[in-house]
Amino acid sequence: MAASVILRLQRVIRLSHGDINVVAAGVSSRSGCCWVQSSCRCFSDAADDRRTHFGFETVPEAEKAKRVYKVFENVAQKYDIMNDAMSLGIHRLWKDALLHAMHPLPGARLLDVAGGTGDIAFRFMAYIRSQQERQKHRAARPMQTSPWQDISSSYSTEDEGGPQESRAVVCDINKEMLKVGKQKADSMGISPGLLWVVGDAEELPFDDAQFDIYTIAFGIRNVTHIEQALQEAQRVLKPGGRFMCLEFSKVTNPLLARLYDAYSFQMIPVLGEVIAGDWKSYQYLVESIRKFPDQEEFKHMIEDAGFCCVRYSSFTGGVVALHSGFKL
Ligand SMILES: COc1cc(O)cc(C/C=C(\C)CC/C=C(\C)CC/C=C(\C)CC/C=C(\C)CC/C=C(\C)CC/C=C(\C)CC/C=C(\C)CC/C=C(\C)CC/C=C(\C)CCC=C(C)C)c1O
Ligand SMILES: C[S@@+](CC[C@H](N)C(=O)[O-])C[C@H]1O[C@@H](n2cnc3c(N)ncnc32)[C@H](O)[C@@H]1O
Repeated sequence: MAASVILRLQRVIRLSHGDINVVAAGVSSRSGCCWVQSSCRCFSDAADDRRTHFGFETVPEAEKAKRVYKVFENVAQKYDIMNDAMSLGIHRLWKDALLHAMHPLPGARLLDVAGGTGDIAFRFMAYIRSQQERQKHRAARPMQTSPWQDISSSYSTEDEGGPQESRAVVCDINKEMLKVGKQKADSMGISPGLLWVVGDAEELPFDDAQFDIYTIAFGIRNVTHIEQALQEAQRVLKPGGRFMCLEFSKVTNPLLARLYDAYSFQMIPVLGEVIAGDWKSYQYLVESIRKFPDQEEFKHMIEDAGFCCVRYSSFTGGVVALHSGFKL
């Protein structure tokens, strides 16, 4: 709540007074009032000054988003095949594990940010369909139902006007990635229920409290202001909604870490060059992984954004971690 108020305040001030920089803001726990501490530094100057990382390079903040855009514009057509090649298909298991942990029920609304070519949204819709099939099978066995099943089905919305509709919105800053995803969905005949939206994780084009689940898979590492993206996740989730993030993390076993480094730095850019004709984008991939916070640090960032019950599971020795939390 406080975080979302602060974000909105910052946005309003940025829009109406381009020359004020909010350096601190908060909400008083007693009065519920917002406070803002500002400095009169020019915004455009500040943006030029601030620097961040793009892989192992240091670049002005404003440049990072542009360079990330170019990376995914360049790799969009070869993105899916590269993932299978680089991970020997293992990325599919990580994504399946995300859906398994999510266990969405029919009617759930998903926002998949940095959704790219749609892998998470496709799995979400398939999972929902399998749940609906299961429900139908149960309903088709009236003789075998117990009294409590009869009672529960009398409360189900399916009896009141068709099955609850699940929707998945795939939101990504890069229209080339979305284009590939949409073409895939059309060719597989799974487009109904899917919406493709161009949007920035740091400033989502959605109203408050719209979604039951927010996912971001292998996306947050590329965002310039991760804290801002986390606050946007808070804002668009309904109270009780769930945040889930799949991202590269830290391999703790020193021997595995050495093998992992060797594979990452010696093989991934080579595969990038051979398959996608793009060494640099895949060098950025492995470098950006090294710059991303480890499991514990990222957990704290999610908590700082206001999520509760934050936890994580590491996969494949820590190559990847799944973090999740709830909006109260
Ligand atoms: C531009 O930005 C991007 C572009 C993209 O296409 C994708 C992303 C985002 C990423 C995803 C959506 C996920 C899918 C992509 C990946 C997993 C690629 C990233 C790869 C790494 C960070 C490297 C580590 C990958 C894994 C541990 C996954 C499992 C892969 C393997 C087991 C393959 C190993 C290959 C072989 C054994 C074949 C032979 C290889 C050689 C002769 C080279 C030398 C081999 C070694 C040194 C041994 C390999 C050992 C390991 C990989 C260590 C395993 C470590 C542990 C289990 C902890 C994007 O942002
Ligand atoms: C590695 S891909 C992940 C795609 C998909 N989630 C998956 O798991 O295969 C990263 C995606 O993040 C997107 N992205 C990067 N910065 C973004 C931002 N600020 N807002 C939204 N999407 C962003 C890129 O365009 C790209 O499609």
